[in-house]
Amino acid sequence: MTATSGEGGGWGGTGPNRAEIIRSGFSTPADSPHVPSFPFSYRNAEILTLAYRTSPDAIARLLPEPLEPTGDVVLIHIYKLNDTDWLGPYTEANIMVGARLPGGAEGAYSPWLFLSSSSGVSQGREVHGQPKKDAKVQLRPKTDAWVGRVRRNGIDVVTGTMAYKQRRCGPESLKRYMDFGLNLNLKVIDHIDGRPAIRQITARRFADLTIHESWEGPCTVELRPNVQAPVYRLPVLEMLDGFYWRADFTLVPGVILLDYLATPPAAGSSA
Ligand SMILES: CC(=O)CC(=O)O
Repeated sequence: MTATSGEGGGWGGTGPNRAEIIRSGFSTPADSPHVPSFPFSYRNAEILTLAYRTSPDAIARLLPEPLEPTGDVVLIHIYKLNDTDWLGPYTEANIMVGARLPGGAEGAYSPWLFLSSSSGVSQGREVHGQPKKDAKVQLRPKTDAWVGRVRRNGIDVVTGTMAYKQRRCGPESLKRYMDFGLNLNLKVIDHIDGRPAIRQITARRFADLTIHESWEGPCTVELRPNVQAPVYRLPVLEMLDGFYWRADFTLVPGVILLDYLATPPAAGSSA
């Protein structure tokens, strides 16, 4: 191929050669890759972050060994991503709970993410290892309130509200309930013959984060059961604050914190 994936696809007379195939960032279809390679940037992203308290047992039931919970708060980020390299405009929701590796990194673990972009779903699953599924996600001002929705299988699994721009806050307020900057995920990919290929805890951080505005206020969160989007498994015990913020950021390579297939099980582990 004369051009490589990541440069817009090639239309030359040959298929991809071995060197191109094993290069970092290669994706398929080779002449029109579905998944962007790093880095790719988001401009003018609008985010409604909803915080609520849940039961510690509910969090413990979702965390993969050996992650430990760091609190009882859930964050639901509902993103309206207005201008994204490669992916175009799309919407996304990331549900997070605080977690740490014993003696190691502390961040926010995502049991579910929902997106309107098939490239975004593929990139998240193939590269970050995020448990992404397709869904209809909306963030809109409705007169004097922000309304965020996650809809799957025709069911509004999350509905969140916050008053429209009543109280400004500084960017540090976004971390009031959890420092969610380091996103932890369980990456799971099998070989075609059924052997486990990848079993890892991964971590990533946004780069070049610029926050243009941030607002806070009480929020509401309503969850509806759906087996295909079971956010209801983190029940709302107390609604806390919401935040509306607008930012630019870039997705860059992350790190592998734990490789289950390369590391012998710790004493007391189930394996
Ligand atoms: C915009 C994103 O990249 C959202 C996320 O993965 O948290």
